[in-house]
Amino acid sequence: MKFNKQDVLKALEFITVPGEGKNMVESGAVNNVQVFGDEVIVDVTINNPSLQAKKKTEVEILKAIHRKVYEKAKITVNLKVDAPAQPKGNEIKGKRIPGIQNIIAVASGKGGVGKSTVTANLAVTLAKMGFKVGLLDADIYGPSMPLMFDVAQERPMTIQVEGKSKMKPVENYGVKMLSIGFFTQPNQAVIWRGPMASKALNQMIFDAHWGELDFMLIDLPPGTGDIHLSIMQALPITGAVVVSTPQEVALTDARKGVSMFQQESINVPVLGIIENMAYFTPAELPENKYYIFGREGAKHLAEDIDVPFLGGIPLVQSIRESGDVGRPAALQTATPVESAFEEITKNVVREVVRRNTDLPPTEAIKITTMAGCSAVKK
Ligand SMILES: Nc1ncnc2c1ncn2[C@@H]1O[C@H](COP(=O)(O)OP(=O)(O)OP(=O)(O)O)[C@@H](O)[C@H]1O
Repeated sequence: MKFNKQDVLKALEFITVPGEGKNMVESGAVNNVQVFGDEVIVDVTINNPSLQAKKKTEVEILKAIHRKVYEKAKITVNLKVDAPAQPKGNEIKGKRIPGIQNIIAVASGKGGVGKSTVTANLAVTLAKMGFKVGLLDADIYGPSMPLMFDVAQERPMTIQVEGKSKMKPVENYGVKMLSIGFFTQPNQAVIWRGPMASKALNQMIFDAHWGELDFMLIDLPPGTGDIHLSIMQALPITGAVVVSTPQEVALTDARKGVSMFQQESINVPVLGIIENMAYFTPAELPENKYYIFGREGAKHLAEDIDVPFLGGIPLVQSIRESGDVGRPAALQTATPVESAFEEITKNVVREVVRRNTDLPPTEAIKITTMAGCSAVKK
């Protein structure tokens, strides 16, 4: 079988580079291709230093050449990693909150994809697993946690801790909670809520008595705005989880959400992506799955940008109903919804453990240049 360098390059054009939307040849990742008879040598450089990314690249190159050029070609892949240098100079040590082991930010690019619902259910599932859990509702546009936890009428009390006045989080279903909703009026304009939110957030973080927590979950507002920066400046976030529905408009925004965390000047590890409203199954036809918002879009996005896929949650009437009556659906026992949330929660915990083993503690970010801001507005 006769083939040449051009045939190999054409085959490599079918491989996309995660996160760049370009193919491997176009992006300049392929440095050199040499062909000697049925032997092919490919020199390639990638940015991602993880073992998974290296393996994936190698396998994709072998597959592409075997499928599109010659199935018996003997291929050698010489892989070089050119990881971007770690940001320096614009980070400070985060003010660790004593007693809080892990802080997980839950974000979504687009609004209404079920970020708060997923956060509430993650929190109660973690509590059911025996973890000590706190929940900070930072969604200034629509703080929904007080309703979802049936504590809308309550207000945090002030207690004395070691001679200082501290706010005591409200507690239900084994989850300690503070919400921006406790401090703002529902009909108050968002423009006023912004500055109040930053102040209130600081108080909810540092002037509250959270006690010992294994996990603090933060329900962020949708999008990639100033409030996200305020939180990342104030807290050493362990990692971020991004929630998306499988539909194209939500995925585009989820991609922006992930890249906000991965910006050099922000650098918060992304623990993974959760696909909400993944499919609908009518109770009377339990074997049928209808992919109303598209099929596995968030899963494919996770693969494309090389972040873990944490699992899918179906579109289920009881999830909406339980949210509305203030009792998260994952509290039901022996239901498919409970199992789906258990699966996802286990994956989140696994990724937190992996992250804590592989990486140094995240430092809170001090934005000393506008780099962070332009990053967010991209
Ligand atoms: N898997 C699901 N099945 C059925 N209903 C759901 C599901 N997930 C979320 N919902 C419903 O969709 C609506 C929006 O959800 P939610 O408020 O959690 O979204 P959000 O992304 O937090 O929105 P926001 O833009 O306010 O941050 C709610 O009525 C919620 O009950």
